[in-house]
Amino acid sequence: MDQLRFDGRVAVVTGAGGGLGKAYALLLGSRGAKVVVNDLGGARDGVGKSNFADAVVKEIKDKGGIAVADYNNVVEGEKIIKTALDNFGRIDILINNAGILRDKSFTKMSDQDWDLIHLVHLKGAFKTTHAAWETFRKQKYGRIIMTSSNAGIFGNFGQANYSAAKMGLVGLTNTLAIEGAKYNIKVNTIVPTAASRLTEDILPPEMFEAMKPELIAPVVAYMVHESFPETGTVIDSTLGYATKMHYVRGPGVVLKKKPSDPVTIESVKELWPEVVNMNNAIRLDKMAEVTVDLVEKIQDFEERSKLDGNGKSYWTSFSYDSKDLMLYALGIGATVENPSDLRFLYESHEEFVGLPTFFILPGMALESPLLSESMPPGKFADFSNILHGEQYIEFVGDYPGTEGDFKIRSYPVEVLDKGPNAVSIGNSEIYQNKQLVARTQQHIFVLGQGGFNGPRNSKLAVDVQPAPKRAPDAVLEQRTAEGQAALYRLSGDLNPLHIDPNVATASGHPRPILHGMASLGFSARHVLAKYGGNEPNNFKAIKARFVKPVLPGQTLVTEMWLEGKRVHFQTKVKETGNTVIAGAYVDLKNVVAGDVGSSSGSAAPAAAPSGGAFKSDALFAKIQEEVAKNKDLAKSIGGVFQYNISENGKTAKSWTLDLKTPAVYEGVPKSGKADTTLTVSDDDMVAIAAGTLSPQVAYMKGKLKIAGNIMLAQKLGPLLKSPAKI
Ligand SMILES: CCCCCCC[C@@H](O)CC(=O)SCCNC(=O)CCNC(=O)[C@H](O)C(C)(C)COP(=O)(O)OP(=O)(O)OC[C@H]1O[C@@H](n2cnc3c(N)ncnc32)[C@H](O)[C@@H]1OP(=O)(O)O
Repeated sequence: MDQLRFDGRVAVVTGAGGGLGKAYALLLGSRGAKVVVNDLGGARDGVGKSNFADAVVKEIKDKGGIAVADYNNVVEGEKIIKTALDNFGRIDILINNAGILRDKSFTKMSDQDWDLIHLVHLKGAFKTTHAAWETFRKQKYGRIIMTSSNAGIFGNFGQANYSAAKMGLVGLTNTLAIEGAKYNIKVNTIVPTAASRLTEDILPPEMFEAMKPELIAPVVAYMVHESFPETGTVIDSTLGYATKMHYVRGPGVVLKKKPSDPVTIESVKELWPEVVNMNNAIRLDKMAEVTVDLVEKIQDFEERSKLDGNGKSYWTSFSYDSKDLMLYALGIGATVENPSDLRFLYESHEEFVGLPTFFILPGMALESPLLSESMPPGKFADFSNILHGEQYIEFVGDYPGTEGDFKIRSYPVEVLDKGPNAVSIGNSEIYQNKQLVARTQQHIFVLGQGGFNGPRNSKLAVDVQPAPKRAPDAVLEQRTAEGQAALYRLSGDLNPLHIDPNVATASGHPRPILHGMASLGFSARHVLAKYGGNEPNNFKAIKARFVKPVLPGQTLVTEMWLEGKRVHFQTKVKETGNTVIAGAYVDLKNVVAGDVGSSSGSAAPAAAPSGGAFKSDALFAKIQEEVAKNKDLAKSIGGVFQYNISENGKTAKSWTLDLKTPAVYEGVPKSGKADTTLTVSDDDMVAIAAGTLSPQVAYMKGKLKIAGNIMLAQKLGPLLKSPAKI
């Protein structure tokens, strides 16, 4: 990088007889600036006289620079600026650095202590800046530094006068930055901590040694260079380190429950935790932004209140991004071993998307007091006595994207009295940009909290639906991992029941149990892969009841029945034969049947596809179709492939795919010497064509025999990614 220079610029540095000011003056002088070295010449409390400024001027001149000493008090700032104009004919840079201390505990602080500090720091900076301002405006150029202090920003015992003055300088910077903007006057604040005459008695010796003003000088010099882009910025620097500081504003809260309510001391007290909640705090740069933010919040509040009616709602926020979607997908058994899961696990996948059951999470209102407050008098619900009983979600608007912010309204529906136990039903509405995205309903089974003479059933509950009384149309199974609950909980449900052996045994389980939502996620994936074309946008709604706990490591078997666009399902644990999810269904927008579905990783092999044997000819037609859809990729693969499809151990069909020959896109090439020959069973070829079995995995498992170029064979996988409709 070219050296940053100040040739032709005139700089005034106040308090430049020593410490920081001296370091600034020397550095600017060595880079071509003509420097006015101002110093009243005094000890830390400003008392006494010296000729420090002369010594600094001499040092600059000795190194070939240009400088002049000035002994005026900053309170007469115009005289200092005059020194610059008289000697050099202009002024470009003003560094307000001069300062003194009058430390006293507040009890002992006199008017004089207060006034003197304000006079030197605040009035002094005002006077010098005011005197230079007109010149800066006229020449449309100016660089100003105010010097603040951590004592002001954080407070410091014994420095009430100094802290107040130093924060005053931040306010001065903020306003001058606005007023100077159109004249190219940039006003910024440095918060330095340096070894100087001001700090030498205060700091431990070793810190004092290391805190060289020379380490801060380059930061300030850059901040007054013509290339410095910012204005109104506060920079904290010490020990060769620098960082920006700014204020942030929490989300805040309207201090009442309904628009018609008064704001009372009590409502303020009740809502105080939200007043001081700094989660999701943001930085607002301008006063206008604060006003807009405020108006939006109040309008939001009024709109929400209309939605709330007379009900008791809790509003929560939920933000997610691609990482949350991928973590969730892993939590419900998606795996890289299954190529069709890749779109749920890889943010750069061209069809990357979130799984539908992920969007139940915002509606679970885990942070709200919804559940506990819904309980009848004398009854309670917390992590010690609840089980997830039932879950429902229905998508209303556009399918949510791969990142977003939701606002969620959750409200209690009813608490059912089931004899010894209670069931608390809660609804949530999930909004994005004020549009309703989804509705959820959850039933929480509360152990031992029934018997309050409440209703046994609710008309407002979304009911489970019995499965048809016939053998399932399709079955998919997948083993959950031993660490499934430990992984799933990272998506937000930290209930210790799923991780802590002591909590689990205290609740009567042999070990931590799987989240109901995790089991549901597995089965929802199976349904989606089997009948929904693995396309979340096809998903309209899901309802399920958790009827028995699942232990991590057990194998989930999803039995499915297709009835129109509804897929009834129930889930069993293979090892015990127990039904764990019952009365469940998924409503699809479109049924994409014939897919072999999802099963991989630690999962058992995919169940045989329903609908009888596949016709090799139809399969081949499908492959041709996929190749045709992906001409560019096919061309980039190149190679001649021969397929041998075997049925009952015998080659039933074989053909050649010549990806070098464009003719392949139009029809089957009649000849061609294969450089790669694939031998695969009919079923596995279907799985490859459907994208649920990668050629690589098939090869490793010995299901796909390859003679010739394995790389070419592997590359064929993406061509066949869409589900086979055979
Ligand atoms: C805001 C914070 C939210 C946080 C939520 C999520 C927190 C999570 O961390 C918690 C979890 O994920 S827990 C894991 C998943 N859930 C489970 O494992 C529960 C499995 N189910 C069971 O064990 C039993 O069904 C059991 C024990 C629930 C009921 O069994 P029984 O007592 O034998 O019930 P039964 O005699 O068959 O029926 C009695 C009445 O209750 C109704 N009912 C049964 N199961 C229900 C269920 N799962 N949900 C809702 N209602 C249910 C029955 O219909 C019956 O009522 P009625 O007599 O009126 O027909």
